[in-house]
Amino acid sequence: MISRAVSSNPPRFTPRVMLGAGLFVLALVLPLILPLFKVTVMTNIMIFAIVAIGLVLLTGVIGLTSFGHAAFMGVGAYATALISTKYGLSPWIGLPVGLLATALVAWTLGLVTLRMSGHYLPLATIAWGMSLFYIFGNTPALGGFTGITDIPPISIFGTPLTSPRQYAYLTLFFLAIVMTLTAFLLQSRVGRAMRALRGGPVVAEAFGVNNFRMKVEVFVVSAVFASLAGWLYAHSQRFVNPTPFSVSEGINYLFMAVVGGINYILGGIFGATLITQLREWLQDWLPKLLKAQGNFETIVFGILVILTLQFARRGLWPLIERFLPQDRIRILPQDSHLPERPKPAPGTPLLSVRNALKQFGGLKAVNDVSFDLHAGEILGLIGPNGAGKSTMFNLVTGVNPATSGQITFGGKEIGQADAGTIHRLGMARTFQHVHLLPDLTLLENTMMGGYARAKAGLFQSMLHLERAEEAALQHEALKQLERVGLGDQAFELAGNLALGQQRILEVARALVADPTLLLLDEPAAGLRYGEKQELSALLKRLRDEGVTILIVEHDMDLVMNLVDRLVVMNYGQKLAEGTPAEIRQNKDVREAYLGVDMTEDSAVAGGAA
Ligand SMILES: Nc1ncnc2c1ncn2[C@@H]1O[C@H](COP(=O)(O)OP(=O)(O)OP(=O)(O)O)[C@@H](O)[C@H]1O
Repeated sequence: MISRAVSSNPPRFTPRVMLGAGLFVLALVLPLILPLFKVTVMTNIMIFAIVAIGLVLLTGVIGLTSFGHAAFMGVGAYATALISTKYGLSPWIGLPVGLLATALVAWTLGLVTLRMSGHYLPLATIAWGMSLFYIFGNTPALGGFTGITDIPPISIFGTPLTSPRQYAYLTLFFLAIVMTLTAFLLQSRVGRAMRALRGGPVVAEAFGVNNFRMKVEVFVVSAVFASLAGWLYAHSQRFVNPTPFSVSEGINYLFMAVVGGINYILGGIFGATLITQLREWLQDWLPKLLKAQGNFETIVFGILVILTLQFARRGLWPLIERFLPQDRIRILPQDSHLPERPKPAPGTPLLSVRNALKQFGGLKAVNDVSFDLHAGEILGLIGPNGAGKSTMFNLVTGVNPATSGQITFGGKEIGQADAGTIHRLGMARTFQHVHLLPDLTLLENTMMGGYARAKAGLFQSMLHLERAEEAALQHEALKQLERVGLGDQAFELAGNLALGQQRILEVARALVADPTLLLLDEPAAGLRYGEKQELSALLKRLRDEGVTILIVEHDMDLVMNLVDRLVVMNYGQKLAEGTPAEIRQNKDVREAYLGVDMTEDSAVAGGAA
């Protein structure tokens, strides 16, 4: 992954930084020493790598597949070709015009297609790729399928870059910019949210991420990268026609990113190098070997992709990456603090559920349920399997809207509000099935909880202008990790933790949101006895610190020893409500929990499960 581990105050010149610097110096030297033909190949590789890095962001990081990015490259290429030939303007005017035109096209297409999920989006990308290809080919002003010729070279300070060696440096300059912007983005609050998005829409939204908006923004950025590549391509070739911007070329860029390593910036570059170089060799050697003419390299590419997906699912770069020394996280000096939420006084009504109903077709999963929760208390929601607890949890957290009834939180009606809005009002949650980013450190995972407390957007993040906020997030996350007892593992990867610690990490992540209400969805599910003890100790500590909690849990022992009050559900309805002592004595509850030990010193793991 693009992720890092592992030290709080690493030296500035880490082995990885030195390696990066070495590669950069090599890239600076190569255009001087390679033969001209090879320099042109190198330039092409760098241009293709810019497109592939855009796909790393779009496909690798947020999980949206696009076959149509060559078409965005075409928009950039045709825009500058038109402006510099027809209107005689400088390519430096063609660049912003092309980028802007592409952003506009991508934004419009994104608004229409990015709500689609599953296979609809990839199909839509093929459709727009084909449409743009035929628009290029059938527009007389763009020269039809013959294209536009005599595109002028790019000039810098009046010097036209006509030599391939000069052009290689210009391309390297832009590739370095794209790499830097992408790396900054991925290390930011927005980058973490992008990765959370890949884990499913529920998780990102639970922390206040506007999933759709984020998808559109990343889509536009990746399209703009492709457009920049198109600008470089047009002025390097000095002519454009529709062929390099077809869907099959779009698939080729996806090949590069997938084979190289779809989650890695360097994977994009590696893939672009490998595929381009391989194509050169295969085009030379295959006709000689097979003693026939044809596009045999396409068949070899097909086989290569299948083999890569079979044996190196994450692409080839991770196989190399394994041997590289890990990057390290730098803890930034803290100048400011995140804004804090005013907390309601203990006993203030916080959450009120009135006659909540949730119907799935004919099934009333939650049927006319009412209860209240006050600031400072811990309320347990229990019930046998299928009682409707998760559905109730989903109504309160905004995962599902209520069919009818009223749910108010902090005096605001939230029965129809989305999860992000409810989170911003002060609710933070954990998940029944742990949702962490295993390739990121505990620190980075915990920082995700503060997404809604910070403001920096995509562009600020790409330019690294969010450092003050990022520092405040880091320090808040470290504080909450200490609070839950994971402080000394802050720089470990979350994927290395046992389940019990992962659940505790989710609690820390939720606490970073500075919630007025913490919701725990079956936090003890799947934990071993010792892990449950640890979790129970933590929750008791939080209770003593005055944290307001709503907990859905099966484990009777944990619940009975933790909560102030209980709401018991059965068959979608509220069966009983009261203190643990009252609930233990309740005849209806005892019947519903037939066979479960509800005595005070019970240590039932899995309770009614
Ligand atoms: N999206 C859905 N569509 C249709 N039926 C659903 C849906 N979600 C839940 N149900 C049904 O609603 C009822 C209550 O389910 P729910 O998951 O809320 O119960 P639960 O008390 O959380 O159970 P468990 O303890 O097993 O998690 C069940 O009969 C379930 O099958």
